Amino acid sequence: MAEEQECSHSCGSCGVEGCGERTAPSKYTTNAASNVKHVIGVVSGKGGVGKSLVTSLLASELRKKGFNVGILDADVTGPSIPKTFGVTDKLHADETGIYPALTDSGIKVMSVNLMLPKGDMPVAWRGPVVSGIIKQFWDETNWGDVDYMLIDMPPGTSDVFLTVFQMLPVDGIVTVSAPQELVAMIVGKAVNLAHDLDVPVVGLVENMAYFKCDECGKEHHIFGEPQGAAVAEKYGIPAVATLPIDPKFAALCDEGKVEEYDVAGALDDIIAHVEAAKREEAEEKAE
Ligand SMILES: Nc1ncnc2c1ncn2[C@@H]1O[C@H](COP(=O)(O)OP(=O)(O)OP(=O)(O)O)[C@@H](O)[C@H]1O
Repeated sequence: MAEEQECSHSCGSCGVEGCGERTAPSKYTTNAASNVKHVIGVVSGKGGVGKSLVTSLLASELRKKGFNVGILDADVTGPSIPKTFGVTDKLHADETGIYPALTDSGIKVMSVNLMLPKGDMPVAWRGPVVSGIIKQFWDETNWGDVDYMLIDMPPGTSDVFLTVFQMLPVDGIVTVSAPQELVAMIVGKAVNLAHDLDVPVVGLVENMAYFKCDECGKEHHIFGEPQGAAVAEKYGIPAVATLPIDPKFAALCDEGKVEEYDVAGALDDIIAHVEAAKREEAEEKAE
């Protein structure tokens, strides 16, 4: 047991002889009221690059296409999803499980912030407690039918990252970066860890890639030249998207109206890859 707890299950970087022959812990399962078809983790190596914004925008775009969408806010100590969607209702439960909150367009949301008496209450919990919360969000929630479950990960590659990727059936990753070299390097760490954990990276979103001037219409690269395409090529990521620095993002997130933002097709390529992966998975299961 002790050995099992100490193991990172990141076999590519472990180096302990014979370790990989040990049995990995079995994944958490959802309850009888839930049918979750495809799970995407949204990750960033570094905080504040717009991971929660990208989770919210991807969820909104998938919902606009008519899918049932859920968001599991695994950023337990820094949850921001309820605020970006303006969801304030407290959670309730019955014998079938805890019901997720619903956004205006019907996206299902589970987040620690929906359980706290006040939104500004700090959450300073140790890793095992946080992992327990994520388990509860997964297997004690009445998710109903969900075509796409997006998991908003905490930044970095902490033990929560390992819990999610080892214990939940994550089908793919969308990674978020901003155009600084350091961030690109940190994205590389997250991507390599994902490869070690055998989860494909389906897309890279380069956020804050440029600012379009209202007056001259020119695109300015405030944080340096975009590197998304180069980073994606280096790590074999099939789809890349760029999002501008847009004060409207911050304003709509603050107002809880992120669903109203029109990404003007910027995420279409990534969404097409996510949909294709889900189709392939369904075909494999049917065989
Ligand atoms: N492209 C953008 N243009 C303008 N503001 C943005 C953009 N992307 C993110 N922001 C703003 O930056 C702040 C941080 O974004 P967000 O919470 O999505 O980052 P994060 O990576 O999830 O952060 P954390 O690591 O704390 O979870 C938010 O206020 C958001 O509205």
